[in-house]
Amino acid sequence: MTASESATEPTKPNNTNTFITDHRQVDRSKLSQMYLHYVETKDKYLHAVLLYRVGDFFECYFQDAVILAQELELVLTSKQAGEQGRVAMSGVPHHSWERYTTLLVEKGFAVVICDQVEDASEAAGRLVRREVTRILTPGTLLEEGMLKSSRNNYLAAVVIAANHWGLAYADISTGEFLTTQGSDLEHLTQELMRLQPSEVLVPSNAPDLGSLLRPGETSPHLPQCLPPSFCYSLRSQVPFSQGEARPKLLQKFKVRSLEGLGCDHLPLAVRAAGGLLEYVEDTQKENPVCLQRLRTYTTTDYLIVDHQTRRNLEITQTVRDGTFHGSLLWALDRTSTAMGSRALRRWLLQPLLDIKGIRSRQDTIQELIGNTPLRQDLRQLLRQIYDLERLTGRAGSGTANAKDLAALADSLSRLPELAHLVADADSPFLKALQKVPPILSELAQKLHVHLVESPPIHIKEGGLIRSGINLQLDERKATVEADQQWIANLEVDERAKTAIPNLKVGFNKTFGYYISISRAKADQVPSNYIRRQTLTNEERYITPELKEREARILTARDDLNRLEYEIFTALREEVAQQADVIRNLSRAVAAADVLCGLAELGVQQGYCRPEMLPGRTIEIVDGRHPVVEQSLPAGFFVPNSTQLGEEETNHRGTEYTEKNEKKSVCADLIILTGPNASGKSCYLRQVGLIQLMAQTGSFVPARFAKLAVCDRIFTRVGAVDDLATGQSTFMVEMNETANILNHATSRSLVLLDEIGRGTATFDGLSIAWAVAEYLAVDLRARTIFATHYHELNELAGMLPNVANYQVTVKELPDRIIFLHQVQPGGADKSYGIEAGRLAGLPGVVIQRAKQVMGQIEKHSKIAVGLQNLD
Ligand SMILES: Nc1ncnc2c1ncn2[C@@H]1O[C@H](COP(=O)(O)OP(=O)(O)OP(=O)(O)O)[C@@H](O)[C@H]1O
Repeated sequence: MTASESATEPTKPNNTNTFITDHRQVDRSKLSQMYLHYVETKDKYLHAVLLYRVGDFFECYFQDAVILAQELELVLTSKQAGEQGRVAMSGVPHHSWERYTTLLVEKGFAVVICDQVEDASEAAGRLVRREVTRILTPGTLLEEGMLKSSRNNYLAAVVIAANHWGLAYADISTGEFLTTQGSDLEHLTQELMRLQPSEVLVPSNAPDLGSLLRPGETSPHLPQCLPPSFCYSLRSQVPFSQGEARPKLLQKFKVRSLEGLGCDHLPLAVRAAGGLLEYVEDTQKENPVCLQRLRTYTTTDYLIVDHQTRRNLEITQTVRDGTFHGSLLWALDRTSTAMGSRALRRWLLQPLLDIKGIRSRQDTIQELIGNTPLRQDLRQLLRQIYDLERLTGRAGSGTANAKDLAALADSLSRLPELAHLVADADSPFLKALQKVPPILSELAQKLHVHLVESPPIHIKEGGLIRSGINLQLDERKATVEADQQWIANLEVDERAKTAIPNLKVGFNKTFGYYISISRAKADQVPSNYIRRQTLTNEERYITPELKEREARILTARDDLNRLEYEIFTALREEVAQQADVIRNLSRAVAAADVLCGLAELGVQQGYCRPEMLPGRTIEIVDGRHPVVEQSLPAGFFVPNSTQLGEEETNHRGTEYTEKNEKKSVCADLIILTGPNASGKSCYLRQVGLIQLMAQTGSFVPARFAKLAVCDRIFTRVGAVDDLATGQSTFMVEMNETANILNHATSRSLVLLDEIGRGTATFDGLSIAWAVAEYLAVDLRARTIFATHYHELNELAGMLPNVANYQVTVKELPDRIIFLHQVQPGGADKSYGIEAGRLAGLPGVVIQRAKQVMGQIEKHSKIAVGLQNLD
């Protein structure tokens, strides 16, 4: 930094008329050297906020200064930029850049860090060398303070060609990197909704490439199937082309063909992954990108839970206020590590179809439930393991500090203990922990031997490495210590020599070491003292010998710090080289943690192991809602059973016409009636959640459960107006219903909570009837249909695979008591008027309502036959 660079005189704040706020308007020939470099850098990053290091600050100029000041509520001031005059300026202290950058990124800005890459002293009067060292965007964060420990931070890339699509995603903080391809754009939308990426890359031929569209911002260059709730980066098409993407992946993963990565035959998946990789490399600049080997997956390998269902079943957040508290994840998470917590979230959002996979998770839970000491010891030990995935990520990308490596070493040294603990275990996920590659123990040992007990955060200021590690380092330390001791003794010696009792030796950044004497004693100062500074009460001196020592100390300390830094970065590099080994084991630790947490939960809450089967059976005895149960005092939740879906044998054709066969056939469709607030919605969701938990591998809240694996779970629950897309309540409801009827199969589970209430009663009832009939007869999807249309109970008399259930209440003369018990049979009343009375509707209105109801009941007798079967 030169003297002119640091001239920061605040002018009238917020008066943007007095200074320039657009870097494109300046006459560049009139700019001083540093500002010229700034605007040239800014030209390359028009769509990001450029933070430019000047001494102890990161400064922003022109339009970025205005953004910084506005968004972070900082003072907008100005600075002289050569002959050009004053330009807008705002800045933040360099040591707090992470905090301010986090806020900007959270608000949807990309931030470019242009740092000083040499010391001001090295520049010796010329302009300090500065380079862009990092580009931070919502999807490319690594810093601990910018990430949420319990969830992944995904960067996604999509490539769309007609109706086909490729999707790649990565969490660069954990190294996870996956790609897939599909042929229905609806599935792409669903995958993005599952992943909730922080940023999505879209190749485009838009003129403003590089721009970051913040959530809700639209662009004609954004394909319509992409949900508006994400941040999108419009990128050049080039890195997403087959010609660029394929070699990029081959080179990155050092393979000759993409066959080993599983995506050789998936050109769109390859293009998305290649484009994503290029972006990550571009944004990380000098930091190497530490991604795991690319994995290819297929969306059809997992239970399909669309966004609507995920929302309705409140898997990761509640519908009412979007909070984590009250969600399924909240109720199930008993993990001990951040890695486990993230893995549980991923598992719940992507349940399995493969029975073998489900059973091996169940086996592990079962073993841990059966062995309490093992479970407790495991949980205890897991709590001592830090976020190995992210620590390794930071080591790999060269951003880890010494504290990170110390935490990593501590965690690595727990792994052999973990292996010892599970040495006799039989279940697959515990066996995976039994072998720790010796290289990891050696690495932990090395880190412990090299790093001091509790190292500082800064890695360039020494104090990181223990003595006895490096001869050169020890020699320099000894020199510095001897000289420091000499200075420490100086005070005592000089006091004795001069007989000035209050003589002190001090240090400041400007003058270095000095001898301070009160002014009253100035006449007693020896002749070899050279005066340097006069203050009100004291005089400050130096001596040639003191300066000589000081020069030696400073040089030796610089050397010392540099040497320590070199040893540290070599250690970090060693960790980076083992990144894959560490991460493989971290994944196993995370999975074991999830299962150990689920075992603990199973014990606490009395869950059972569901028997998982092929076919269509859903049999739950005394099932409970996993979240509501935990929100009520123990024993208050009323368990309810469910029996749905029969094997596919002998169930077509004649049964429908032979009325006496009805009783022997297990229902595919349950019509569920009951008064308001009796527990219909709760029951419906309980069945969906139990099925989803079972396919995640978890035990379930029930006394007994036998569950066939579902291909999809659909829900349709009381809609609200979708103002964003201008759809009415009824249209949202119809769209959702249409989606279900068009996609459900006999292996799906469909949960309908009211249909047809958003329109005229008879229209609504007619639609509800037709939908129920279609589900039971044409699709034979296992369905629970909660409704206040009691007329639908008549379907059970016509179709053998339809059954009526009701949630019961006890009627007392003056009130009703909710029993929350689901029993066979249809409810004959809704008690809606009773609910109105309880809510305080005026007595006359209640009276009149009863009269009107009596009239309607007398006149509207419904008589419907079955479509093809009457
Ligand atoms: N099995 C149960 N045991 C104990 N409490 C329950 C049970 N089921 C539901 N509840 C309680 O009853 C409340 C109302 O339940 P729910 O919302 O499911 O009623 P509903 O029948 O769907 O009402 P509406 O028809 O008005 O939508 C829930 O908030 C819950 O606290």
